[in-house]
Amino acid sequence: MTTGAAPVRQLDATGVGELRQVAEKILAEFHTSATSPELLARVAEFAAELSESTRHELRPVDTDAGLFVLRGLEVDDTEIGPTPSSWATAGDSAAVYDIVLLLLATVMGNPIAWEGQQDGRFVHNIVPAPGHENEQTGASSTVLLSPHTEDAFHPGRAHLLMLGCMRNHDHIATTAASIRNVRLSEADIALLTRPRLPILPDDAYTEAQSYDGGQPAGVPTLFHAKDGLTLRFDPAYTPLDDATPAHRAAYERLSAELARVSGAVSLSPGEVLVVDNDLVVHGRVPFQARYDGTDRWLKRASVRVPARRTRPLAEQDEHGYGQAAIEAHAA
Ligand SMILES: O=C(O)CCC(=O)C(=O)O
Ligand SMILES: [Fe+2]
Repeated sequence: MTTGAAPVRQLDATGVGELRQVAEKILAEFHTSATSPELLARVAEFAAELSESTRHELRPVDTDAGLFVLRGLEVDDTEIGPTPSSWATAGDSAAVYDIVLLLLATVMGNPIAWEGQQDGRFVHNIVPAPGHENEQTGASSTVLLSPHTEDAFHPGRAHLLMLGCMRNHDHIATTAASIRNVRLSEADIALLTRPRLPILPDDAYTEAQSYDGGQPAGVPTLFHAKDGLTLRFDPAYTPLDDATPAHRAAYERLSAELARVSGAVSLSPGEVLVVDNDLVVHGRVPFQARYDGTDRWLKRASVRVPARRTRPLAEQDEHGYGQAAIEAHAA
């Protein structure tokens, strides 16, 4: 695993100032970052007026690394208050950054929320939570959060994932590995582009896990998009025991390659990691939670990019385990 190789994009002083100012204005009007159609309309209105230089820094991911770190936002460690003890108690903690993230997400595409996750909020709080240490979700800590595509089980999943750092005293790294850096044989690629294995809903979606829609359909792990391979990968929720030995071996070689090319990004307060969810799988290293109000704290937004052609058309027929992604802005 390598460190520090992520491409960096720097917001200028104008960009930082306007984002902060606009977010505070929206918060003053609505007194919460919980989204209503009115708040989302205001976000869209202001996002459209952000400066050309801010928009330029928010252009699509444009390297094989499949990600970038946006720098410049300021986060005052005292002002944001203590790290919430779980997403469920986070409420409007550091709400101004929920709005900043929504503005950034709206420039990059269309933010999405899930009814079944974090009360349908568009910006999630990622904090370690007591009792969840060993899960494969963002609330875990002592285990390695294995590399995964975000919301891999669902055809409405994000094209882009944004992780904004509020606090990270122990420099705990997010991991990221791009399919564009992987070396695989043609035979392995051919096997993994076949729709053989389903991806089941993860532990953040308890309702979807009890969905009874019959046998879940197999989906391809790899896909040949116009500009190269894309992937849909979540081994923790893929029933690999059902695969043929040859298929399983190819999947394991892909896992090993992703581990080989994986990088670590330790975010500092104010930095926003933007990950292309079709090119890159992300995870997190294990750590010891503090549970004293000073824990690592990220804010997460998921974004769809209209008319992107990075996935098989057959995804349109998937049931998505009864879950629906709610888009912030009308198409
Ligand atoms: O904690 C992290 O760095 C990443 C967690 C994660 O997988 C996510 O928020 O989707
Ligand atoms: Fe994730």
